[in-house]
Amino acid sequence: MLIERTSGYIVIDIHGERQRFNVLGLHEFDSDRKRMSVILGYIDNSVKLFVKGADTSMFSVINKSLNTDVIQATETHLHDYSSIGLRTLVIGMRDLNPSEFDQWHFAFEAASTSLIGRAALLRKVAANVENNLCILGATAIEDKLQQGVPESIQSLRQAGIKVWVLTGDKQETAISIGYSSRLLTSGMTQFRIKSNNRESCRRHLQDALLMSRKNEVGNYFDGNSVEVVSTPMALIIDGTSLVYILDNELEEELFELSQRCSVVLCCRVAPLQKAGIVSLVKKRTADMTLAIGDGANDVSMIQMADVGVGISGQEGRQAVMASDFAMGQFRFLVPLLFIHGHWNYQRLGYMVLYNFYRNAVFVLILFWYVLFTAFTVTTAINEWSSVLYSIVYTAVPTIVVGILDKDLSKRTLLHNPQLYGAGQRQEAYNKKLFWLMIADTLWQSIVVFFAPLFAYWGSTIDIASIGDLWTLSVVILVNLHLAMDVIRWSWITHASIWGSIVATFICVMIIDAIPALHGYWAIFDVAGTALFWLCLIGIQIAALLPRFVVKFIHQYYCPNDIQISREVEKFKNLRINGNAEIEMLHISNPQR
Ligand SMILES: Nc1ncnc2c1ncn2[C@@H]1O[C@H](COP(=O)(O)OP(=O)(O)OP(=O)(O)O)[C@@H](O)[C@H]1O
Ligand SMILES: [Mg+2]
Repeated sequence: MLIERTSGYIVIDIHGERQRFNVLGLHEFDSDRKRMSVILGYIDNSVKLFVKGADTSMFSVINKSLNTDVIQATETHLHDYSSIGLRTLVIGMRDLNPSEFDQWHFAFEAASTSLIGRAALLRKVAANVENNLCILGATAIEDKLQQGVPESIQSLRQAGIKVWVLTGDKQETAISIGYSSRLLTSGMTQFRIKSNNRESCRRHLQDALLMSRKNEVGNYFDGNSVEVVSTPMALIIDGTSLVYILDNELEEELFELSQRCSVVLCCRVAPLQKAGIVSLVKKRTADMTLAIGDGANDVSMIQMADVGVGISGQEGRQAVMASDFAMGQFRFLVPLLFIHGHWNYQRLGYMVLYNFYRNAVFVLILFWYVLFTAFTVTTAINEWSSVLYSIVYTAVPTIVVGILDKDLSKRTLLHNPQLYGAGQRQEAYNKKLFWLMIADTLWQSIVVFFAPLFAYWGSTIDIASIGDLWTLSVVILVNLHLAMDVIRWSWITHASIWGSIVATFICVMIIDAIPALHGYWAIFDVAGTALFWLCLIGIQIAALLPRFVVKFIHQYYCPNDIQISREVEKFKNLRINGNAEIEMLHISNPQR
């Protein structure tokens, strides 16, 4: 029983008898060596080195000729423990005679006071002394999964996200944890690649690839469609094999195999290998990668991925400091992606389109006017209104809707992970939407410009009056356009949209009430006529009609998942127990 531990000594209670040991040296753990050691001085002046670490790393420094029966027993224990998901450590020790100790002490002092390359020197000192060990045995502890991990992984996979697990742990432990986290299921075909030489590694990989191809070719013909029936596959590979594969230009095969598998589990991987695997995926696909981890050994992977998430927990703060998003538990990844990620994507996609439209429609009106003024760039719209258009007349609703609009409620989004597929299919922003928006912008600007032009054709209206009509029409139009697309109205949205229109009227009146400016009193004169108001209303109807019709037809005849869920939400058909299943589209990326 540990009684006291300071940097200088350790006091231990051994069967009621207290003993004190001096700590003479400590070699910290690092994920490449996968072990750590401590050098203890006994009361009788003898010195012993104790080492603990991962089984693979320990068996390479253990003297196999000593205690062969203990080694064998330990190996079976290790297998048993790790098969039930326990984390194992192997412990070994060795006596250091005075000359060995002096040698070590000298090297250790020199290394730990060195100014350049201290870590590498210390590692070398550790490697020199940690050898020829006598095995003591193994320990096993339960490494509990955090709350909600299996459910989160299941949701992620339902959302079409490929989940890869990269762990420093032993293969058996990793597989057992894979089962308990519902990553692996009993119906899966598993390919295990674990070998310690190049040739067998290559053979294993190629066999697995052949098998996986065969598995996928299980096509059959049912009535009118050919369906691919294949059992889900899982690839389980260990760090050593990974090194051989990546060294041997078998990257291509590995990538193909991993693409076919729905789950990839890499065990005993070193921190840099984790980053290497992320970069492999990044390099070969257009997919976005997200890395989530909690320890210092996940830092390089978190930095390599497109999105890095750090879990702050017992393993220190390195992962959190290297990450883009930090969270307390793994399960918070689900709301981060499915709620905030979804909302953000929808808003951002819409706002990009809307802002193109908002500016283009105004500039196009100015442009049409140029065609009627012999290409002199005079403008009918008052200079003040041109300036205020972007910063007062239409700015606030853009910001408010861009921040506050929510297409679906949190509950619906969490309940149907498939809704996340909208982003993977690029539904909110794509080429088709862009060109549709451009066509719509053209139409709207033509209506705004030409309707008053023809309405007042042959009359004696002046530039300033018709300019005011254009200004007011376009501002009302872009705000109504936005209002048509707002999904969740709040008082802030109402205030900003309708307030902007009112503010525009007030601004135009103020500008026209300043005698020094060109077009003095224009709005007050023109607004007294019925034609003015008729134009203003007619423009809105004509300009928004095509958009309204297309939107209606699309939502009525070929609605997407989001629109269907919104309808379900609106009519409250969604039971809390989730009886109302919505049939969702398959998640696939149209770009590939
Ligand atoms: N403090 C330690 N002392 C000795 N050995 C350790 C220590 N920490 C970890 N190990 C051994 O080194 C191995 C690799 O550790 P590493 O931190 O790279 O990954 P991990 O913690 O096992 O897994 P994960 O990548 O899931 O965090 C562990 O599986 C364990 O056997
Ligand atoms: Mg760890």
